[in-house]
Amino acid sequence: TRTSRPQRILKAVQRKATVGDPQSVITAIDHFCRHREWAMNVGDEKGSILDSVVNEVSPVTVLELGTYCGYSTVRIARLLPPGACVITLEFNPDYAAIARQVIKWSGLEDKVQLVEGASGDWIPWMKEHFGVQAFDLVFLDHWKERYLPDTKLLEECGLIQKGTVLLADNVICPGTPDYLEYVRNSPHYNSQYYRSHLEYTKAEDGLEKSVFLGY
Ligand SMILES: O=C(NC/C=C/[C@H]1O[C@@H](n2cnc(C(F)(F)F)c2)[C@H](O)[C@@H]1O)c1cc([N+](=O)[O-])cc(O)c1O
Ligand SMILES: [Mg+2]
Repeated sequence: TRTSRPQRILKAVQRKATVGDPQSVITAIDHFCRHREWAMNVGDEKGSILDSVVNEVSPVTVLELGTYCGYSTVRIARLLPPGACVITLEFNPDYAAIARQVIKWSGLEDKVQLVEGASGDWIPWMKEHFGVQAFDLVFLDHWKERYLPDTKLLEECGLIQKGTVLLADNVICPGTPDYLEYVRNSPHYNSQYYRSHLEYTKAEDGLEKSVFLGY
């Protein structure tokens, strides 16, 4: 049977990127998705905004919801100092297997903990299992209807504390209306919208950055 899109993305990385060079992995995926086959990576334009937020927060522990092929995992991990790490959650085992190889090709496996499973199953165990006190940065890029329930679950589990930054992809396209309404109207968050474009297209999309202010 035909290869999957993630498998074709991995092939593009193995053909065009240099082992141990995260930027070449990012460039290879962006080139493939812009010129060969669109895929739901955060992309280069929104990716630059992601980079600037990571650099501003200088996080020690990052949670990424939605690994897919590992493109944003590599973007985040390449900016982390020694001792910092990103825990990335992926539900689909086939996507996870591809992402592991992309992350390995970039040479960043020591900064990444890829966890397979559902957010509802894993978030309650994060403290105990990974020794996480609270996340400094959470990048939401998984199923759009899960952004709000998972944010509330992270709050309930004490994984979001004063100063934690939530950065959400696709708040316009495909859109996350209930999440947006929540973080923009809650007195516990200070939110701002970074206007951009849907990856590899001219359609509008953007990232919403929300800083938790404490209770
Ligand atoms: O649907 C989109 N993204 C959904 C992304 C979903 C990805 O998140 C994983 N996941 C599910 N639960 C978890 C966790 F973490 F909870 F366990 C992780 C899924 O298996 C999938 O790999 C999307 C769509 C468009 N678009 O233009 O249609 C553009 C985009 O940038 C997008 O992100
Ligand atoms: Mg996305």
